[in-house]
Order: sequence, then structure tokens, then C-alpha cells
Amino acid sequence: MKTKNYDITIIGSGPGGYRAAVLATLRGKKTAIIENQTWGGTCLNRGCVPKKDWHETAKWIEQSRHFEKRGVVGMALTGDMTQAWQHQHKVVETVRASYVDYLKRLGVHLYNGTGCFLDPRHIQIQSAAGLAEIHTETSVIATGSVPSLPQGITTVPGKALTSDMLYDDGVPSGDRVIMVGGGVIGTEFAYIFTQLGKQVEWLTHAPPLAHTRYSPQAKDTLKAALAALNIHPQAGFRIARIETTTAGVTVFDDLGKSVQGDWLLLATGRHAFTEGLGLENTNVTLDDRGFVRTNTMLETEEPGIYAIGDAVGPIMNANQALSDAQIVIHNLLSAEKQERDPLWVPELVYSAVELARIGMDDDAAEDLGFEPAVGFAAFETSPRALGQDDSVGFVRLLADMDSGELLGGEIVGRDAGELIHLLAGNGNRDEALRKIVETRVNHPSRAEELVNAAETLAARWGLEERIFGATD
Ligand SMILES: Cc1cc2nc3c(=O)[nH]c(=O)nc-3n(C[C@H](O)[C@H](O)[C@H](O)COP(=O)(O)OP(=O)(O)OC[C@H]3O[C@@H](n4cnc5c(N)ncnc54)[C@H](O)[C@@H]3O)c2cc1C
Ligand SMILES: NC(=O)c1ccc[n+]([C@@H]2O[C@H](COP(=O)([O-])OP(=O)(O)OC[C@H]3O[C@@H](n4cnc5c(N)ncnc54)[C@H](O)[C@@H]3O)[C@@H](O)[C@H]2O)c1
Repeated sequence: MKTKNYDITIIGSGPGGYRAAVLATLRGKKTAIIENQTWGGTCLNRGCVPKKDWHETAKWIEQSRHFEKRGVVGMALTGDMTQAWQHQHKVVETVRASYVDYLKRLGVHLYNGTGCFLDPRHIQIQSAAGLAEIHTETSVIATGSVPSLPQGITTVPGKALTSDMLYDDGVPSGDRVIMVGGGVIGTEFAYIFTQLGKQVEWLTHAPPLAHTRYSPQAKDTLKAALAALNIHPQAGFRIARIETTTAGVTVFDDLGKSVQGDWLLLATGRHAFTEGLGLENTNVTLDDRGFVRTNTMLETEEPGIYAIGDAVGPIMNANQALSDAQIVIHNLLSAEKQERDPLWVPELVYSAVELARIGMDDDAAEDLGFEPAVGFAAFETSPRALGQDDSVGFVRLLADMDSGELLGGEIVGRDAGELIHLLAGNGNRDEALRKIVETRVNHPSRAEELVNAAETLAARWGLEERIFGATD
């Protein structure tokens, strides 16, 4: 068997692996990427991309309730989840084909198969075609994550599924869906499924998003938006056991309560996936939660092997995986090293309202000795939001009371996922609020509320000079 040589080999083609492969090749490195499922990883095939496709459809259905008063008459829109599945599937296939095409055009060597370290510089690739072996100077572990199930619970195709199974296998028959989990997936899917025509029994242990850094005001806004659509989480339910029959599924908690439905979606977390990677043939180690142990520059304990994205955790989103890929490729090619700073990577939730946040929350700012000044602007009087019949939400900025440095920000409402980029620039955060108030805006737009929030903050907390500049 002839061994091929690479400068950089990436295992896993999710957003982390794909981005690392693109950046390494654009910067002149001979690069290989290995994938044992569908190209594009969780995010493209079973996560962000199909989920956002569905979220868009859900929003249309929700907004169609305003159509008549807007002068759009003669339509009664309802959701069809099976057709919605077909739609996301086409989008995903199109994106996947373009990803693979781009990688090939760049000259990345693509391997379909499972990568396994034989030693720190040799990787075996096992595929239907047989075994191959490559030599590589450096490698990036980008193997992502898989769903976690509570103890004693197993999946049953068509009856008790994870989000991976839902996107891989299609929508089971039956409209009565039980959803377990009050994390990000539960919070997003409870909304999406309901708009797509399902009757959802949403069982959560803690209140939705309890373990996230969104402000109480953001969580309250979300709760009210969900309640307005008659979506109510049933908190205090810890799933202990399930029974499935051809007719459906019954879910039991540890106090003996039971709920029946046609099928069940288990959204009870995810964990890093490193099985079969041959880490025992390297010095790479895992922490006690199963994440690959790295330093802040994403170097593992084995020189020359890096790890990124969900495999490193603990924050598991595509934005973090993309940011990690940039850091690793930069550090591989530059003497000046960059460090991971998860705080300044945007986090999003796409539910009955969009929630976006970046930077510190109030508690973290105070713990670090800052005195947070808050700037607030609501969308309820935004001409753009009112014209869209979608004026729920706000912009909330946090700055240091002495210096005016931007400490963090939160945007709740339509397009929050786009607007958050105005706070995510890598520039000097001392100057961030001044840059916002100096931005030449499009009117009417939602972005204007960021300017309003920054101006409010300046005026309320005596930071006019820092934020508007000195007056003569
Ligand atoms: C339902 C859902 C919705 C989501 N929505 C969002 C969202 O809106 N925004 C957001 O930012 N994040 C979202 N996420 C999270 C996001 O999908 C993940 O954080 C992201 O995909 C992680 O990227 P990654 O590159 O680390 O790994 P992954 O995308 O998980 O990719 C890892 C790849 O490695 C492959 N692999 C594993 N082991 C091997 C091996 N030994 N050899 C070869 N290949 C291997 C796997 O098959 C997989 O394709 C969502 C997740 C889910 C489940
Ligand atoms: N927009 C995004 O960025 C996005 C979207 C979806 C998923 N993701 C990521 O994917 C990962 C998986 O999402 P998730 O929502 O499954 O995980 P999560 O960790 O956000 O939430 C898991 C939920 O399951 C609950 N749970 C666990 N065991 C339970 C039990 N026995 N009974 C009842 N409830 C139980 C927990 O209380 C928690 O609410 C997360 O890291 C998430 O951040 C990100």
C-alpha cells in the first residue's frame, strides 16, 4: 500500500473540519479531509441548516395569521412537516454538493471513510473500498458530537428518535409528538413542530434554557412568545422509561407520571464523538466529560494534533467550530498565536423569537469587577419591526461604566442572528460603542435599534464623551 503525505489532515467534515480544510488549502498547505458519513457533518445534514430551513417555514406560517389585516386575503396556511422535511432535504443536498465541489476545486484530497490514528503521524482510513494509510505532519480532530440519551432510554426507529434520526430517516407518522428536553433543541423544535402542524407535549426537567447565559428578560420574552402560540413547557419531568407499541409511545418520569403520543423526540443533550479514532495510539486525552483536552490554542497533549468544535466543547455550536478552525489554521501557519475566546463567539436560539448573545452577561461582568452600564432599545416602536408585524424583542448592550468598553450584548427578535454580527467584530471593544453610534444606517431598519441602545447607554450613564467623542 502506497502511503500519501499531507501537511494537514482533518478528521470530520462538519463546519469545523470543512472550514479548516478550506483555510489550510487557501494558504498553500497540502490538505486531506476524512468523513465517514455525509459530507458537511451535523450542522449541514442534521443541525443548523435544515433547522433554519424549518424555522423559516414556521415563521411564515405564524406570520400568515397577520395576512388578512395586511391585505393578503384568501389563504389559510397550515403546516405539513413531511413536505417541510423534503424541502430541507433539497436545500441540504444542494449545499452539500457545493461544499464537496468547492473542496475538490481547491485541491483538498477527500477521503470517504473512518479515520483512525495508527500513531501521531499516521492515519488509517477504513472504507467500503478497503484500507488506506496516510502520513501527515499535523492533524485536526473535528469529529463533532452525537446525541446523549438518559440512562435506560434507547431509541426506537419511527417511535423514539433523536434529531439526528429525524433528519436522516424522515418524519414518522402521527401528529401527537412528545418532546423531551428544555435545552436549545427542545426550545427550537417545540416552536417549529407546533407551527408545522404537530401537537407537542413538551416535557422539560428544568425551565427552558435554564442553563444558558441569556438574561431573565430574554427568557421571559421567549416564554411569552411561546405562550402566545399556546406552547407551554411542562417543567419538572425527568424521563426515566419509555414503552413503544405499533400505536405509539408512552413516556414515564421517575415519579410515575406518564404521557402518551404518536412518537417521541429526545433532545437530551449531545456529547463529543471520539470512538474508533485510535486516540490510544497518541497522547491525546479526554476530560471527564469526554471532550478532547486542549489548551487555549486548541493543541492537544500530542504535539502536532489539534482539536476543534463539538469534540472540544463545552459550548457546542457551529459558530464555535468555525471560530476554532480559524484559530487552529492561523496558529499552524503563524508565529504569533491566537487563543480561543468562546465568550466572543455569537450564540443563537431560533424559536418563537430569535435570541442572540455575545460577550459577558451581567453576572460575569460583575464577577470580573466591572460595573455594567446597560443600554436598551425595544423593537416595539421600530418602524421596520412594526411594518413587519413583528415588534417583539429588544437590543440590550452592556458596557463598563468607567471606560465605555463593550462587555456584552443581547438581541432578541427577528433577524437577531444577523444583527449580532454588528457586535461580533474582532476589533477594539473599547471603541465598539463609538463605532456603532457612528455607523451610517439604513432607515427604517432593525439595526437602528443598536444605535439607539448605544446612545441610550451613553446618555444614561454619563459616557457621552467616550461614546460620542469630546465636545469643544
Ligand atoms: C438539531 C440541531 C440544530 C442545530 N442548530 C444550530 C444552529 O442553528 N446554529 C449553530 O451554531 N449550531 C447549531 N447546532 C450545533 C452544530 O450543528 C454543531 O455545533 C456543529 O455541527 C459542530 O461542528 P463540528 O465541525 O465540530 O462537528 P460535526 O458537525 O458534528 O461534524 C463532525 C463530522 O465528523 C465525522 N466523523 C466523526 N468521527 C469520524 C472519523 N473517525 N472518521 C471520519 N469522520 C468522522 C462525523 O461523521 C461528522 O460528519 C445544531 C445542532 C443540532 C443537533
Ligand atoms: N442554535 C444553536 O446554536 C443550537 C441549536 C441546537 C442545538 N445546539 C447544540 O446542540 C447540543 C444539543 O442540544 P440539546 O438541546 O439536546 O442539549 P442541551 O444540553 O442544550 O439540553 C439538554 C436538555 O435535556 C434535559 N434533560 C437531560 N436529561 C433529561 C431527562 N432524563 N429528562 C428530562 N430532561 C432531560 C436537560 O435538562 C436539558 O434541558 C447543545 O450543545 C446545543 O447547544 C445548538
